[in-house]
Amino acid sequence: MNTEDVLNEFRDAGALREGHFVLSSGLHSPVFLQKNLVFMDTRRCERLCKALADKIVATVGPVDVAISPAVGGIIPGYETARHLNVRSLYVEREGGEFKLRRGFTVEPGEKVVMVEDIVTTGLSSRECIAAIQKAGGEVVAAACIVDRSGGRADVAVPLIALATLDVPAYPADALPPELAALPVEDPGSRRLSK
Ligand SMILES: O=P(O)(O)OC[C@H]1O[C@H](OP(=O)(O)OP(=O)(O)O)[C@H](O)[C@@H]1O
Ligand SMILES: O=C(O)c1cc(=O)[nH]c(=O)[nH]1
Ligand SMILES: [Mg+2]
Repeated sequence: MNTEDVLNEFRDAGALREGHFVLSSGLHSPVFLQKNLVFMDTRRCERLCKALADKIVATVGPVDVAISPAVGGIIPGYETARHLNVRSLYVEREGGEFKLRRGFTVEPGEKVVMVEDIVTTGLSSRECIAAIQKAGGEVVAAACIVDRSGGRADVAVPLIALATLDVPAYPADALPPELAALPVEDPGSRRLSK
């Protein structure tokens, strides 16, 4: 499955949104990939995650466990783990910091693939990887359905992306006027209060 095939899945799901969005990183963008509309279709999710699992194995060989950052990473993480035939765990924010909770554990030296939905700056991926390493896992690769950084996001381990896009994103104080004129949406979970 190549980038165009992945984009078509997002288009068919109505998940390729245009407007004015504030992203998890605080950057603003005229495009938002509403991945939940993709993952809600179990067959679509299966097609994408099977392709990602195949690409992970082809790139780094077998792994022991897949771990994702909540909330967006949970469904693709689970489905990718199913095709890898490994455990599916997730980290979630406790006091703002990603942690393994709910009885999830990683054995020392276990090979972990960190599975994300979307990578923009790689910040959430780096935070998730740090939490896994703190718990004792060896992160052999990161994987995502879409890397929208044009391949520039650095997560300090190999990043295996099913699709790579180069989507503009701007700091809040450097918005193009046509973007600044639109009302802003904040669709992610990072700034949700408990
Ligand atoms: O590469 P980054 O700049 O970190 O951006 C990508 C992250 O943003 C979204 O998560 P978000 O924090 O919006 O919450 P969600 O997982 O609940 O959608 C997405 O799920 C990625 O985790
Ligand atoms: O950077 C983000 O927060 C982000 C971008 C995007 O296109 N989709 C998403 O779910 N999050
Ligand atoms: Mg997320």
